[in-house]
Amino acid sequence: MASQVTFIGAGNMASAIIGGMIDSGYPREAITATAPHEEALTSIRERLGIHTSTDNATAVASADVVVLAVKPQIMHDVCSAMRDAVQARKPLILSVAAGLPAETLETWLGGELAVVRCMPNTPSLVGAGAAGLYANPRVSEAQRRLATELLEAVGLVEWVEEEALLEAVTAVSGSAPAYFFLMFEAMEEAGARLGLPADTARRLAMQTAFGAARMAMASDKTPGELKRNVMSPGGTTERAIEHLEDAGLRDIMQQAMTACAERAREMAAELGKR
Ligand SMILES: NC(=O)C1=CN([C@@H]2O[C@H](COP(=O)(O)OP(=O)(O)OC[C@H]3O[C@@H](n4cnc5c(N)ncnc54)[C@H](OP(=O)(O)O)[C@@H]3O)[C@@H](O)[C@H]2O)C=CC1
Ligand SMILES: O=C(O)[C@@H]1CCC=N1
Repeated sequence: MASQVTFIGAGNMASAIIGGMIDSGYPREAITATAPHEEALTSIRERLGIHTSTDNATAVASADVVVLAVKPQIMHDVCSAMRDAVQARKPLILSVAAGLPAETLETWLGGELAVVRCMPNTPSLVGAGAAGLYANPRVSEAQRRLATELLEAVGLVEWVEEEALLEAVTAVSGSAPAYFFLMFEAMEEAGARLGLPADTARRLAMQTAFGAARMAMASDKTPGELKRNVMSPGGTTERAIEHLEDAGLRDIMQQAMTACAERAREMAAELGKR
């Protein structure tokens, strides 16, 4: 029988994962989602055909997995209020909340719990996410497989063996959709200055990013080799790449991603203080 999965929170992240689970054949009757107001739940219940509840403690009472999908700022209060119900059942805790350390969540929920912490990203909303997962030592192999199954429903899953590496995951994939969106903005602006209608430039830039990602994922060649294949000697691409290299693009990425990982570390310290 399928594991009973209760989502605490029924917003963007929870709906994305639930939608992906259902699309990949997970039984709807084994899924419950909670939120404070019935109105929001009615729509998700009608759309996805899952169970819903406004009572977190009751919803976790029969859960094998509890997915924490509320905002990090309210997590302390949410965890404290369902602590007894969680301790009575000791389900696997799977948190998608940015920044909150596994040990902090375990403590807020009363201790001695198997906790998987996940750093997802927004393309999960269209089934093309990338997530880094960390398991605390209490997580069993079967629970790891289950967490993998749930997150693979919305994209790629990569496990890290040290929790601190989730800060690097934040820099490489959690925050990274925004780097590409910035690149789209810049390419649209540059394309428009070169005379294209802005929306034409935008569509061309996005399709090219999509194609480049698909091609790189399907190819045995390294990104460097694929890049060189586009660069005819003395041609247009070579000129553009020279500009990007001379302007220090690699250094800029290094600095931006280091700053991102440092901020993830600071946020973990701030959020874990309560
Ligand atoms: N959005 C994203 O792409 C990403 C999100 N995350 C993480 O995912 C988590 C959820 O984010 P996201 O889905 O975007 O947020 P949303 O605001 O979309 O969803 C939060 C959900 O929690 C519900 N909620 C609020 N209070 C309670 C409560 N006391 N008990 C149960 N449910 C409650 C909200 O209900 P209501 O709306 O009625 O208040 C809402 O359904 C966050 O911790 C975030 O850090 C991580 C990476 C990317
Ligand atoms: O910007 C943030 O803090 C969150 C974490 C990863 C993506 N968004």
